[in-house]
Amino acid sequence: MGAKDRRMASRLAYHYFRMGNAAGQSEFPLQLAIAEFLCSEESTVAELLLPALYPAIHAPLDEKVALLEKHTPFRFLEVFPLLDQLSAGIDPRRFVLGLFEQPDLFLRLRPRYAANVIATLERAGIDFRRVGDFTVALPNGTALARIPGLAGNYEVQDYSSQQTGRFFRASSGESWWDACAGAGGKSLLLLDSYPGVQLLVSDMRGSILRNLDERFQAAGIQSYRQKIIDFTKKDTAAVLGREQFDGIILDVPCSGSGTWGRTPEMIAAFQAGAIRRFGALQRQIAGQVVKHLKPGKPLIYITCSVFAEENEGVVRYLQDHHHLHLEHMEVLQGYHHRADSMFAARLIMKRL
Ligand SMILES: C[S@@+](CC[C@H](N)C(=O)[O-])C[C@H]1O[C@@H](n2cnc3c(N)ncnc32)[C@H](O)[C@@H]1O
Repeated sequence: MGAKDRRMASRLAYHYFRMGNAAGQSEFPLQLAIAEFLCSEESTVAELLLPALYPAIHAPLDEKVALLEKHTPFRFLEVFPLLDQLSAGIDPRRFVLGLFEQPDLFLRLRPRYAANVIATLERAGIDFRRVGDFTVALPNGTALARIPGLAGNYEVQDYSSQQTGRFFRASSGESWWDACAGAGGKSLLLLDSYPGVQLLVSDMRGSILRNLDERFQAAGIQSYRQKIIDFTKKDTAAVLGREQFDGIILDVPCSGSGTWGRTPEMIAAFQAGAIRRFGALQRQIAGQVVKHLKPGKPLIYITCSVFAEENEGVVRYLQDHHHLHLEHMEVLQGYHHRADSMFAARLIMKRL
């Protein structure tokens, strides 16, 4: 295929998956036409197979959904499985409508370079939207690497992920642990806001920690400690002894259901039993980590899931079994910002 064909095939596949389980009983070409009508503003497939509806392809999503429900086998409530398992703060209708659009690409600008990034994007004629002092949104596929003068001035980080930084509230000189650090997105957010923090990063995967090292190097961060820890294999005391931290970030492995707007193939493929398995893993990891939290200090629990069992369920477990009290928890509703949806909670270790 040529580049244009590949783009078309990719677009059809993405739109098809965005429909999740809805219209699963129809013939495949009709499913594609429904998906195209729903997710785009121009489509030869929809024009051919849904000629009566096609004039409404520019209508708001709510109207397109109503038309499809009236005239085709498409059923809105069948798009997303497990609507009954959503966290309390998720608006089910807005959330499902959000799945029909690809979220934007978000940048977090390093505070001291923000003005340079904005000026460079403007000079390069890039179409972008400012979402906050240090956040910009761009259409997906914007080729940032080709623009000179930007490297090291920003991080690619989803809007909701950036919002989790509001929960940190660290102080200079404190010692913090990012216990599921991955490639370091939350660690970089922490250190950009609180450069005086002493940081330990850990993850079960050495390979992802090498990515973290590269990102830290590009950001000019040299002073941090790193360990490989798998919370299902070892008691953390074997690696950390009795070390206690002033703050712990715990961005746990999860279903990723808040990010399915970017990976819509997951909508129909996801198995309900996985929620229970993730919940059990999250409780196990959290139970190990909090042994290293000083009394009066915060655990920042984060997921990119929209399921209650992975969110409020784990918070309740920590309150009931591990002497933590809940200061604040919030579902970060990405669908208001063309972003992912996430969950964050700030829990404080009780003083004995
Ligand atoms: C949501 S990702 C972390 C993303 C990262 N905090 C960021 O902002 O870029 C979860 C991480 O948990 C790690 N993980 C999964 N199971 C684990 C386990 N049993 N012990 C330790 N880390 C684990 C994964 O390797 C993954 O990097």
